[in-house]
Amino acid sequence: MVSQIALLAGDGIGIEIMAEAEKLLRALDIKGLSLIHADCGGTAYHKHGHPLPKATLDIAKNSDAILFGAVGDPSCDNLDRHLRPEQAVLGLRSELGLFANLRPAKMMSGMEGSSSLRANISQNIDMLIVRELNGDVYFGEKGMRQTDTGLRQGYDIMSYDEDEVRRIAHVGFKAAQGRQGKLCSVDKANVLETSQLWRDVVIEVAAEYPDVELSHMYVDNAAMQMVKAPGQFDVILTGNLFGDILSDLASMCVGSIGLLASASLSQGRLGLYEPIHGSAPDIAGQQIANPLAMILSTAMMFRHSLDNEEIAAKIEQAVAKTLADNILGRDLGGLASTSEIGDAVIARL
Ligand SMILES: NC(=O)C1=CN([C@@H]2O[C@H](COP(=O)(O)OP(=O)(O)OC[C@H]3O[C@@H](n4cnc5c(N)ncnc54)[C@H](O)[C@@H]3O)[C@@H](O)[C@H]2O)C=CC1
Ligand SMILES: CC(C)CC(=O)C(=O)O
Ligand SMILES: [Mg+2]
Repeated sequence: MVSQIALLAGDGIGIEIMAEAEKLLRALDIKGLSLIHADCGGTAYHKHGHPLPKATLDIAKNSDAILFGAVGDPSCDNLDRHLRPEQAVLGLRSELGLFANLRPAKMMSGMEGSSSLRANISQNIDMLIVRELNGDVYFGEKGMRQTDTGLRQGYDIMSYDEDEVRRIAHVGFKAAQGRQGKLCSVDKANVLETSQLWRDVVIEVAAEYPDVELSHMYVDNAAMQMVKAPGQFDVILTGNLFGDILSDLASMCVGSIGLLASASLSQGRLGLYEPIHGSAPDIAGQQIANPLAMILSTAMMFRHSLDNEEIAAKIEQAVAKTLADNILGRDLGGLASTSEIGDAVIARL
């Protein structure tokens, strides 16, 4: 059987880290894997006038999985919102129904010193953030208007319906069943109606998972607890906005944003796999980006879309050995370049 993988490098360091993922896929030399490149983000806007051209969307739809680098280009920051690079990833998430975003954050052995937290606090971190990805303020009605008194006013509507909450809650509870059996639902139900519905529906769904221990936490407290005692978390279930923010926070608890991978899953087999970080314009083009989040996202692709746990584990072990051998990028206090890190992983497969 042939599996088609779409490679969407995007912008900035997306291009450099995707080169390492592609090198790894070619080194693995797996039969029946075909790779196809497509433009997206600012790169696609400059070439084709749109951040997510129809040709790219068609390639994504016709693939078994999508590897995605990152999008974002400061030269596009003043374009109309629908033409900005970020619309590429938002468009793929909504067009492909990628509603479940899994963002694991685990302390790798020997990396405690790289965490922004003291080693005794960071040593036991092993959490999975399950973030809803198709709703919330990101996809609600938004715009700019004028108030009655003539002031400019921006607005973004936050909303979830109960079906949206229910389907992501099931993903969270099932994930907890396969881990330590604990799920913490993070919301802001003390202030937001959207969150009250979220909490009510999560409690309803919990009745189907009596083996999972459910707790609830307000998002402000969750941010504090993640720094104070991150080892308490197993699965964190949360909405699009809170999950976006908390996952960047979680990344520094385990050492670097350059280490955090993600899977964005639909109801079927198709998934999009990307690091949680962006295009990092401040370091783009210098070969100093850490490609490990991209490489670990590739491992997640083998696990979730290609049903190949063996290759997923092989990649993850090679990454762990690379780190254990002290081959570190600048984000982790080392000097290895992007391609040296990619080569080191391949050498340890
Ligand atoms: N999924 C996506 O494509 C995302 C795109 N973005 C976009 O990326 C652009 C830049 O956004 P920022 O807020 O600066 O976030 P960012 O994640 O691109 O960068 C934040 C900081 O982390 C560093 N960093 C990120 N990835 C790294 C890596 N692999 N190795 C070493 N250091 C790394 C950067 O150098 C920067 O100092 C914006 O246009 C933003 O909209 C942001 C997040 C996600
Ligand atoms: C659209 C992206 C820029 C949102 C984001 O930061 C993320 O998904 O991590
Ligand atoms: Mg983000």
